[in-house]
Amino acid sequence: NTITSCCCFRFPRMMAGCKTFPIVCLQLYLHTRSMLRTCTRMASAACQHRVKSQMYAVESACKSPFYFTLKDNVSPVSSGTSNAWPFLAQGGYAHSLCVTTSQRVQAARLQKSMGKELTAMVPGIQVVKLLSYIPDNLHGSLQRGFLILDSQHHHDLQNKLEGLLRENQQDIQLCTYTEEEGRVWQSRWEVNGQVKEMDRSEVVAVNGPMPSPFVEILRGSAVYSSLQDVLSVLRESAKVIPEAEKLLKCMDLGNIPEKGSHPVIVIEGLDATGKSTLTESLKQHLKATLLRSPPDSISRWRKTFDDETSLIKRAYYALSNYVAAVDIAKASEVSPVIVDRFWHSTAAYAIATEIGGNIQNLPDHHHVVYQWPEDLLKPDLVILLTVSDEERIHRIRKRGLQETQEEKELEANSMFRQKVEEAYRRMENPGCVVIDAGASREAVLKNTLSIIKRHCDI
Ligand SMILES: Nc1ncnc2c1ncn2[C@@H]1O[C@H](COP(=O)(O)OP(=O)(O)OP(=O)(O)O)[C@@H](O)[C@H]1O
Ligand SMILES: Nc1ccn([C@H]2C[C@H](O)[C@@H](COP(=O)(O)O)O2)c(=O)n1
Repeated sequence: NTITSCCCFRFPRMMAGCKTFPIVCLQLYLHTRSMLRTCTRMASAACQHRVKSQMYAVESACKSPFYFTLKDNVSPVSSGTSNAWPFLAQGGYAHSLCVTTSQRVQAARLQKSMGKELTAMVPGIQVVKLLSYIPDNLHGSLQRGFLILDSQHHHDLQNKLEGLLRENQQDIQLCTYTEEEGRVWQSRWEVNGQVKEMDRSEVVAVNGPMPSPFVEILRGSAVYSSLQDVLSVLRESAKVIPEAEKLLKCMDLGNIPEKGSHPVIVIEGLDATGKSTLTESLKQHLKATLLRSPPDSISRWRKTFDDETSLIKRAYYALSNYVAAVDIAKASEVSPVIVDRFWHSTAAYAIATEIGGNIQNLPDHHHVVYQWPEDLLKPDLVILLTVSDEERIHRIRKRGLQETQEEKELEANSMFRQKVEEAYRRMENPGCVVIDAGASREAVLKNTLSIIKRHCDI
């Protein structure tokens, strides 16, 4: 407050007529913002220490997550709690369903199939992602699941959820939330012959931590930081997915491939930004080898992994970069190499898919998920192609997709696309050189060639 009021009242008076006033103000504003962020983090950390037991984080479509805990867990002195429960505002019920099994591949697959089943269970309900965890031991205690919002209180929903609990009683936990005179109660159900209410606790909304648990769990569940992490997930998956076994056999687990003397240039961007067009032209102009990730040798299993849960799907794409790196290393001994998508695609799409809501929920700049894995061949230059949404729509239409279906897709995914592009821009070491690819093919090529000449020995 002191800093803000200083900025608002004292500075204008002191600096009136001074030419550097806007710059001073901007610096002060940025400094204030960073201090406020630090304060919020400290306050959140303090809040976390007060809540020692089960916490729940609910993903929100546009804002940061909503957090709640059992009232008994919150010390009487703690501030930041509230009975306000946005989901039960118009009456109705809410339910939470969490996967309790600790085996990560099995848990991830069960969560995916439950998500599908819940969404189709009763028309009109809303299903949002939920995490249940103990703040002091996030990774050890994490359970993923859903909050099911039933504002119209459908009679058959509770029965269907109980059916789901009966079928998966060892692997899931079901709770129901109701509001009575301004207080919200959680009932926990268990199968004991019949489905019975085991206990009932009051729940309260609390402040959440910064960064959110959705950000904290990205690494290891969707963004991988080493080949070993990827292999470990694929080996576990091989027990239930035969293609994972075949994929593992394609990976040469020898030494990390070393880049040759010629430059390696990666072209990245959202779909229809012109990557294929540009990479083909660069291939001709630079007499380069053109490669892509996933490479042809493993692309036949792509569909299988695309249909899998994030943990497994992203492991496939992460591995595809390590497989492509072997070809890139060899090719760069004889010519420049152009790569159509590589690690930045894998990380940016994974982050944007896993983080709900808007861009503000993305991990902060310099977060570990934006760093290049140490054991993956590093390109000399990464170029990110960007075009406006209108131009992208135009190009996709011209490419021949169904207009209405495509338009719907595009509208629904506007936030997602913004998040992918912002995640690309935050990648580090190497970061992306951004090119406006809205210009003509010739202009984009010319611009790219001049950037390549500036960055690479060509
Ligand atoms: N600079 C440009 N100006 C106008 N049209 C372009 C330009 N570059 C590419 N296009 C056209 O836009 C469409 C998409 O281009 P392209 O297939 O190269 O994109 P992409 O990024 O490789 O897409 P995807 O990732 O979906 O494979 C194609 O029809 C292509 O001919
Ligand atoms: N190295 C790569 C390449 C692709 N992906 C993922 C990211 C998107 O989900 C999808 C886009 O591919 P396209 O439709 O352009 O063929 O594939 C990745 O994660 N890593």
